[in-house]
Amino acid sequence: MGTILDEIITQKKAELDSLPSGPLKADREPVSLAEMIKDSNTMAVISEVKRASPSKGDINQSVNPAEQAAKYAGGGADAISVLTDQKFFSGTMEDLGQVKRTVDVPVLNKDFIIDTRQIDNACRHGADVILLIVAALDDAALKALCGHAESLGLDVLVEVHDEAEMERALRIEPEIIGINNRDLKTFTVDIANTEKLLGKYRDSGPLFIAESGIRTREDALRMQCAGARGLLVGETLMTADDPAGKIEELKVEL
Ligand SMILES: O=P(O)(O)OC[C@@H](O)[C@@H](O)c1c[nH]c2ccccc12
Repeated sequence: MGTILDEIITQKKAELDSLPSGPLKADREPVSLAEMIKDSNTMAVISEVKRASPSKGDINQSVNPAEQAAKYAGGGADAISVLTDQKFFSGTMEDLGQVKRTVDVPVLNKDFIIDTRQIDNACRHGADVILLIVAALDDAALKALCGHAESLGLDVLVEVHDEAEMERALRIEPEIIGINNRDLKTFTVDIANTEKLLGKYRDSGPLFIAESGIRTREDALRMQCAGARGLLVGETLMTADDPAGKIEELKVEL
């Protein structure tokens, strides 16, 4: 039986040939997420625009990405993540472009990247940071895609879920590693996953971001105690009555 990740990757492969090509905006200067995290004396809250997901179905289909991003920035979001996968998450690359035109903080293109053409397209739409999911890539592809993004001046968030993936990620010496608390195979979410992995790896070099399942200040404090320097928060902010207030609640001091 194929997993949802296999299904998404198959779809991504089918879309590759129809990706637009054209010049990369050579004059633009991407904003660095790593620098932002290093300079901050609070947990960095990377706030996500996500309309729907395979695990939750519809989350907030009617959202206006630019308005939502402006609310996030107003609450002190350190970066905005925009889910651009269309088929499974109801996002678009235009969402990313709109958000980039609205905020000054780094913008992360959250998608399932398996090819350099997707990175070029992210760059064209104004991404400052891309996501590379270790579970979706072999070692050679992970290294090559990371190098390609860096050659364009983009930061890379390398996502892992377990120890084997952490070992593979550390071999390419990334600046930022995201630990996903959601198992992409079973959709189980448990923030103890970050605590478990950072129990072993917190001093291994990279800046660590705890991803998924963060709801309360207590969760944020747990992640901070574990050694995370930031949080990636989607659903909690997409369904909050006051997203800016929620971000303030989650931005605990380091
Ligand atoms: O909505 P949550 O539980 O706060 O999760 C946000 C983010 O971590 C999640 O959207 C995510 C983490 N890694 C991903 C990879 C692909 C798509 C989505 C994701």
